[in-house]
Amino acid sequence: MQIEQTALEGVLILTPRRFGDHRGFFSECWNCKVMADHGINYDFVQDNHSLSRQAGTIRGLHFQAPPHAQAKLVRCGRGALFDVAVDIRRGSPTYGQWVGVELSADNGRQLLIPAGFLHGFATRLPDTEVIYKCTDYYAPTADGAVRFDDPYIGVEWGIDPKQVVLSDKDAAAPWLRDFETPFIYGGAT
Ligand SMILES: Cc1cn([C@H]2C[C@H](O)[C@@H](COP(=O)(O)OP(=O)(O)O[C@H]3O[C@@H](C)C(=O)[C@@H](O)[C@H]3O)O2)c(=O)[nH]c1=O
Repeated sequence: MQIEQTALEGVLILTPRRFGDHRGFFSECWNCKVMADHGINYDFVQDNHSLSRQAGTIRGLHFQAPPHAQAKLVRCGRGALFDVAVDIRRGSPTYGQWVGVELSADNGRQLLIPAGFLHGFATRLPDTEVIYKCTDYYAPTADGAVRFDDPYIGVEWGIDPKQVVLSDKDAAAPWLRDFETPFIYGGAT
């Protein structure tokens, strides 16, 4: 597994080794023991899979509040996406900053996003499938979202905002400044 640190501490790009042969390839996307040897410890309990029909679909920016906060390991099963993490831990030296990584079925990259970060993605190709592991179960009462085009955060999605496909929930999401973040830097999640 190739492990790369991004500009946000704890947000990592994990690229598994692919064993190719005449059939295609095999790769281990997550191995608790191997990752623990690198000091990376997460107990994933739920796997999610979404399909977005149109390129330019944005899902996000989402979080689950403590005590149901989720770390996520995100990868692409088909197509391609731009995956984004935003630090919303109050008191963090990188509060409000974001990183974005191109994940595709071809490049096999995965983005590891700790709790305390917003997560969202924009699909780059039609029929893009996103598969991700989470460290806590879905808890609708703890579900939260921030507008994808929040000017304070300023994610550069690489899409004309007028062309974006959004859920009704995401279209109605608040700006970051209009709610109190439930995460504290160094606090419990
Ligand atoms: C997230 C989630 C949704 N659902 C249901 C609720 C709803 O009826 C339907 C669609 O939910 P949403 O519109 O919230 O799905 P979506 O917009 O794809 O939400 C996801 O976006 C990405 C960016 C994330 O990081 C995820 O954690 C999650 O928030 O699926 C579950 O049953 N379990 C889950 O874990």
